[in-house]
Amino acid sequence: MIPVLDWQRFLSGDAAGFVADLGRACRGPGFFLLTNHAIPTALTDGIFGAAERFFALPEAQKAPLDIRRNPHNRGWVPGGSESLDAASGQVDRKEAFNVGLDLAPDDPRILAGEPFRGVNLWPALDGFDAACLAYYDAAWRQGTALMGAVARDLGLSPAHFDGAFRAPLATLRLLHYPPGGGGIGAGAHTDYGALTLLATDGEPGLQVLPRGGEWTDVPHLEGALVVNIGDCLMRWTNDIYASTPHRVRPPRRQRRSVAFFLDPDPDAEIAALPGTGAPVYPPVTGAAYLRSRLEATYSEDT
Ligand SMILES: O=C(O)CCC(=O)C(=O)O
Ligand SMILES: [Fe+2]
Repeated sequence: MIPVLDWQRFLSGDAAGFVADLGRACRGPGFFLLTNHAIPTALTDGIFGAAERFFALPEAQKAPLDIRRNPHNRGWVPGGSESLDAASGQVDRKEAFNVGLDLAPDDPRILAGEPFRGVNLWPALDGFDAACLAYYDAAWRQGTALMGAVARDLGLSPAHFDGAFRAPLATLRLLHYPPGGGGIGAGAHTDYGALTLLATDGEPGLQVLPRGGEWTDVPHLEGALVVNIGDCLMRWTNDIYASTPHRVRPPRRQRRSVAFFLDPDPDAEIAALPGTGAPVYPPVTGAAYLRSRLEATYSEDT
């Protein structure tokens, strides 16, 4: 029920076949597994190694990085501090760490006070920042390449989205789910961005709720990415693509995952794409859209 798509098929000769399968996946379950993708195994190993070291740090070393004191959506998300499904009354048991587009402290966009533009926060761990940024760049490249395939599926020029992901509000999020216990690892939610690229360690827990269906486990395929459509791309496609609710059950053993949320540039215009019919939503910028979604997520406890 979750289709498997082979990225090499897109690159080597059968792009049209890949795009047709991609279009079906994006309109149907809104989730697919991507095999033979372009994120090198060494970078994936590196990011999981970095996550291992970060989550093992004593709380006193993580506390100064608390995301609740950061206006740019970066830093440490302590376990029990977020509730992706606030209506359920349950807080998420996951712990996380967010990295954004890496900018120098004197970057004009930071100096101008542009929304979400800020420096990344780093723990005192050798090589941690390099592992995060190398993975970030590779995931960004894979994500924008997928947007080229999305453009083809929608009958647009393959370069249609190129101008919308030049300096994106994309977030890399390391995730740690402690074993056992009750409650929820991550409450039911949809993602906010265009695409999410997720690497997991094989420990089960992630489930999706397809339209008119039941909660279903997402299978693990070694080396494959779990890719899903976010709300921003659903809106951009005038609801042709599906942004599907998902959640993470508390795992039996410790579970780690690495999510890359590809949100567009702050000034990208999210307006019904050509050929998608009468607009369901008014146009909005990438920054305004992300702000509205993050405010809704965090308003419950602030
Ligand atoms: O950890 C996972 O498997 C999924 C996490 C997720 O859905 C999210 O952080 O948005
Ligand atoms: Fe998610």
